[in-house]
Amino acid sequence: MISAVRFVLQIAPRTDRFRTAVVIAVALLEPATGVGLALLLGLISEMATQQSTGGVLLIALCVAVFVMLTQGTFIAGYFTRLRLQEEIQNEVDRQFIDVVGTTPTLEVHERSTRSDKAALVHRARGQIGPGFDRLMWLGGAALALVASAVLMASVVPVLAVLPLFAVPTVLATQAADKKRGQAERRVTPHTRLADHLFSLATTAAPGRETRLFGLAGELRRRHRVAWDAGGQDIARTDLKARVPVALAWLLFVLAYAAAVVLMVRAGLAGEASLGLIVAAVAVTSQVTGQVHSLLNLTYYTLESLRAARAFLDVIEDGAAERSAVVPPAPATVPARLERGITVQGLSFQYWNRDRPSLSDIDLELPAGAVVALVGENGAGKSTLVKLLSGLYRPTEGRILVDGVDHAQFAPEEWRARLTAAFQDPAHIEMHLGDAIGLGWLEHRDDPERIAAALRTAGGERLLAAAPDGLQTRLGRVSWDGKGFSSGQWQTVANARAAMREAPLLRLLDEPSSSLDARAEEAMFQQYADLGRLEGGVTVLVTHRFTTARAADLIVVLEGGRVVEVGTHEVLSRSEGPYAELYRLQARYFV
Ligand SMILES: Nc1ncnc2c1ncn2[C@@H]1O[C@H](COP(=O)(O)OP(=O)(O)OP(=O)(O)O)[C@@H](O)[C@H]1O
Repeated sequence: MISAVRFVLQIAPRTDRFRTAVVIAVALLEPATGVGLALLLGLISEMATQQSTGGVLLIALCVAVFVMLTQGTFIAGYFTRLRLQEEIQNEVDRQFIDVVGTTPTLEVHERSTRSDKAALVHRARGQIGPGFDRLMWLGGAALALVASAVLMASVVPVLAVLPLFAVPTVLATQAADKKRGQAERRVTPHTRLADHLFSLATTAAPGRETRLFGLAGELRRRHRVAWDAGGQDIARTDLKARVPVALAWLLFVLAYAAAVVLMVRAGLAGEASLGLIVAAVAVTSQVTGQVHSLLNLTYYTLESLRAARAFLDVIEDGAAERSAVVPPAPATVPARLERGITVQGLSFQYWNRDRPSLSDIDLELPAGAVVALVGENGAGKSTLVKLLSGLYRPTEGRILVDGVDHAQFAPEEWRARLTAAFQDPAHIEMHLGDAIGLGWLEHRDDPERIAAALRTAGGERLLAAAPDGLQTRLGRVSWDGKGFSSGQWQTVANARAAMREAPLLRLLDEPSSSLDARAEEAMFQQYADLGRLEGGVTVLVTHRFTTARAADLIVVLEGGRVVEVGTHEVLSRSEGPYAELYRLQARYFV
């Protein structure tokens, strides 16, 4: 937690010094109002007993000014506080984008020990923004309680210890919250499932199927089961943890009652001036309120600190991954592929699986070659594509680029020299030109390059139908842009993948699954010609053997292993799985 407190304290002044100063001033002043008023009340009583009308009027004026000042500061500071919270929240969001968006591999999304933390931050990150404000108000509330105790102690010295009786309540609340935090982490798999079900039921993409199959009720039921499974654990933990909180409160209430009795006794015995006794009694009446807000603020501050802790965990995991993946002295990525890419003894096992998804893969992918990866669903094609791009770290084996292990490259350098298109591409809701140009950031504003990329992807008709050409707004989720079919989104993604000139590796993982066979073949031909011309390796994953047939090399995967490698001519005559599957498809399509 100490690191979370440090983070919260540091991020505010780094984000906005001026507003931070205002928030500190307001947070310390406002809780002091009660004590200040009690003191002024005491002074008025003193003046009244001395029958000083002028004195009473002067103090009354001071009360008015004091109230105006403290309330004015509070009201004026209110929007400053909100603004600072928003600024911090935005800063945290940007840092989160930096961290999650730049981790070299996909583990932050897919490895549950990490994705659970990231999911927690997703859900709770709104708590980090107000963290600084809450911490300052907690400090202000603690100071107000101490000031009250000092005032009471000036009448009955032993009352100086009254705030100490609030300590167990704070500690018990803290312990209860810690247990709640642990329970929340424990039930993350349930909450993650509940979140998924919620998205399924309420977001656009699954909307068709959820309606057609009438799934709302079923999703709601499952959502409830998932929430209850987690919620019951949290409720049980809460119940147990709140018993010490109740006992601590009981102790405080008893001490408080004793304090009131002692104060009244001191007053009756004439042991202090009337003014002091009035001030002390006035402040005594505020003490329970002060302890209450101390506890409330402790609760909310801890919530912020827990979210900050989860955020720091994600950052630390990202840094640990970086230091494990990024070599201290990276090798230079070749400007041009001379020999090709060699896969040696490559195996990969997903973190939550008990068997490898790829085993002992050995492959030679020569420079300039077009390689088709084929195989049944789940054979391991996409996994191999992700390993080639460096999105996963091999469990065993290595991938050599002209003889250099690609783990020796800085991940960004390697990525900068490859390009990829996937079956389920990101729907980047921007202007058409931007959504394509992002495929090569350095040339994102080059309309000729973008137009050429669109041509390679067979997107001429798409461009002609776009009402504002490359300036057409795409998508309907983030703005009221043009709605696209999945085939059109795929064409945009394929054009994005055609932006980069002479990549060393072109990865096309079923980028044409929404296109018809003829369009797929035409598109594939374009990429293949480019690949052969520019000299990189082109890897195409496809289920259409008519497309695969035109590749220079066909790799057949089965159960995570390579079972056949060769040209169409050789494999189609070999009576192996390729020939069998090819004949099966040819019967219908050729
Ligand atoms: N993120 C993941 N976590 C755990 N297992 C996974 C993950 N992704 C894939 N797998 C498993 O790894 C194996 C290979 O999957 P992969 O997606 O590579 O197959 P594929 O050949 O591309 O299949 P398809 O033709 O259906 O796209 C499958 O058994 C799959 O269940």
